[in-house]
Amino acid sequence: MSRAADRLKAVLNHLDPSLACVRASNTSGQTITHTYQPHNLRYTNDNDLLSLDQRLFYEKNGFVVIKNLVSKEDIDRFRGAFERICRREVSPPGLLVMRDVAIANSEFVPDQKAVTKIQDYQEDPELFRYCTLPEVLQYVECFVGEDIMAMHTMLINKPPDAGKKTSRHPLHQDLHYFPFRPVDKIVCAWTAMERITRQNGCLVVLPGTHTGTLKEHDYPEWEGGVNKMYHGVRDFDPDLPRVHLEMEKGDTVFFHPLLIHGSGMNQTTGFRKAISCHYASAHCFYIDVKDTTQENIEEEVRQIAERKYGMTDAIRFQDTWALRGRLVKGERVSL
Ligand SMILES: CCCCCCCCCCCCCCCCC(=O)SCCNC(=O)CCNC(=O)[C@H](O)C(C)(C)COP(=O)(O)OP(=O)(O)OC[C@H]1O[C@@H](n2cnc3c(N)ncnc32)[C@H](O)[C@@H]1OP(=O)(O)O
Ligand SMILES: Nc1ncnc2c1ncn2[C@@H]1O[C@H](COP(=O)(O)OP(=O)(O)OP(=O)(O)O)[C@@H](O)[C@H]1O
Ligand SMILES: O=C(O)CCC(=O)C(=O)O
Ligand SMILES: [Fe+2]
Ligand SMILES: [Mg+2]
Repeated sequence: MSRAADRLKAVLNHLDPSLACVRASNTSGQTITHTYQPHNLRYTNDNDLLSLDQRLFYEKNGFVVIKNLVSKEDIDRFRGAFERICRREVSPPGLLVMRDVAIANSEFVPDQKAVTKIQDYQEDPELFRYCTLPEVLQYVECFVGEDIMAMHTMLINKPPDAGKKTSRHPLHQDLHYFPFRPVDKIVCAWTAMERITRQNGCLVVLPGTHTGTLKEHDYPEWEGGVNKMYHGVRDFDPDLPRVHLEMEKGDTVFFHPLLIHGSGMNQTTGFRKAISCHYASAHCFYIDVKDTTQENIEEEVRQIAERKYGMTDAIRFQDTWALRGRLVKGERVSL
């Protein structure tokens, strides 16, 4: 293919796939539509990294697992950075530390035993290195294109369940939390920091659900309580097949923001660790979620921002994202 065609394709790949086509007229004046995606692949870009089988798998299922992607050495460094945060030796600006709801009001223990998840680690240079690892970014580029923003960062330290099943994460779609689009230009990278099994609460996915729409989310009615902001999909077909993603240290799953997923309870005595980043194309744009199913999460984020940062109505939901987002490759365009 010519370089011009390559460039055109690169540009088209940044657009909403429904727009990623060109219209031209044939000799009899009829309009024909031709997409530049080989085999009409909608969710992945053409490059030399993903095999056709891997692309087809993602197109069909909404996720793909890459074995042994992040080195053990890097993961050990991330673990060290997490432990320093838990011991309060460092406290990166903007970091949110969440304790499990079952132990939130118990005595303070200054180590990882109290911490279920840290969020917004973008100002911690060591942890943020995860989001910039070339081996991760080269895959991210297959989904979102060349201009890449790290929009949301987390390290999840799923605690041994305290007996109330609060260590579960209900089934949800991450898009519920995101006021930006297009949806197909967002992807999550989630790396196992140790061996993760059904026993310690691996990710559970409902393959193929990424082809659906964003569903209504709310707190599930769980007897033992639910963690703050752990909304679940209100209605989903309970007969849809579930796949438990058991992974080894360093294995990384990339998944679509509409893929319904969650994680089961941790039935071991260890803290199950994973590090993740949600990436989006820098060409994405913010949307107003008023009068959509996302209004409930917008309101919760507003309350947290107010409590934590003294923010007022002048700060919009999308501003809280623009402040936290970081460019990791290419050019910052509209996010
Ligand atoms: C710049 C704005 C930033 C705003 C943050 C935006 C968050 C956006 C989320 C995007 C996620 C997108 C990706 C999809 C991922 C899906 C998810 O993972 S959703 C879950 C992510 N959400 C969170 O992590 C929630 C954020 N956490 C918090 O806001 C706080 O940790 C907290 C839960 C409010 C606790 O605050 P903290 O100051 O640490 O705690 P206390 O002062 O001790 O308690 C205050 C109050 O809250 C109760 N509480 C504590 N822990 C929990 C808990 N885990 N679940 C429920 N409730 C909790 C505690 O009992 C206190 O209540 P009280 O009535 O005042 O006594
Ligand atoms: N009653 C429920 N409502 C909504 N989501 C649930 C409910 N029970 C479990 N889940 C969620 O469904 C997902 C899969 O649960 P499932 O029970 O299949 O797996 P698990 O708990 O990891 O494994 P196992 O059942 O072998 O312990 C998890 O994300 C879990 O949080
Ligand atoms: O249990 C996990 O690590 C998954 C958490 C998750 O899906 C999320 O935070 O969006
Ligand atoms: Fe999620
Ligand atoms: Mg279960």
